[in-house]
Amino acid sequence: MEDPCRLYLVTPPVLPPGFADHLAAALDAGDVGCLQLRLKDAPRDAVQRAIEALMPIAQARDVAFLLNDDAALAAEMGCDGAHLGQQDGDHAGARRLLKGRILGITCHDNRHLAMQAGELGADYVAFGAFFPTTTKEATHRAPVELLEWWSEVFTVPSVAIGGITAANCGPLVRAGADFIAVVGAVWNHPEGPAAGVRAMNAAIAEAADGA
Ligand SMILES: Cc1ncc(COP(=O)(O)OP(=O)(O)O)c(N)n1
Ligand SMILES: Cc1nc(C(=O)O)sc1CCOP(=O)(O)O
Ligand SMILES: [Mg+2]
Repeated sequence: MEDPCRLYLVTPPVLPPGFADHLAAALDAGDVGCLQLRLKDAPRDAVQRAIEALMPIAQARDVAFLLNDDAALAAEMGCDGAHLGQQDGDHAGARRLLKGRILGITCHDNRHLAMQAGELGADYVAFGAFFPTTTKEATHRAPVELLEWWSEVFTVPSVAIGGITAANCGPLVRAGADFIAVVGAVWNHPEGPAAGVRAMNAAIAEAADGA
């Protein structure tokens, strides 16, 4: 049997007060495979403090803790890995630095970038944005067929990201995404992040049942 599709949680770009408690509640609400700390534009010491505060919360719950953008800091701080975009430095160097840890690489909507990432030993390839998102200015739009093609041809796991909610994730799960990555669907859920995790888990499970 194939591994089930799982939720991949990305932090808000700026952490609100009391975020550690919200994170614990979210992770206690259901299944989360991975947490990515994504603090855009925060100074290095603020990112270090956030890692120290949040990584134990994730790791205590067996949730892999990845750092966005900075493979060297991820290795130095003992994170479980890093997520790098196409502009985030030397991927091959990062692969060496993160030996035994997780390396994920953004591939937008591009088959060639994904095959390159797979060849250099990425642990997952990320495709997106699948839907309009207000979390960041996404300049690429990925089609669902990309996930189908990738999962039929390659064994490296895929992550789908960008504007994904409980209401629209079904086709991505059925197309073979291994992880569904979200920011807003959890952190902006009207009933709070725990409800957001529950809603995403239920939608992923329902789609997987119908796959
Ligand atoms: C899981 C996941 N996929 C894609 C991205 C985007 O990475 P990148 O293109 O480097 O953009 P920023 O996140 O750095 O703005 C991601 N972070 N996580
Ligand atoms: C961080 C990120 N990367 C994207 C990409 O397309 O590579 S879209 C995105 C934002 C995801 O946030 P939300 O779930 O709120 O849409
Ligand atoms: Mg980046």
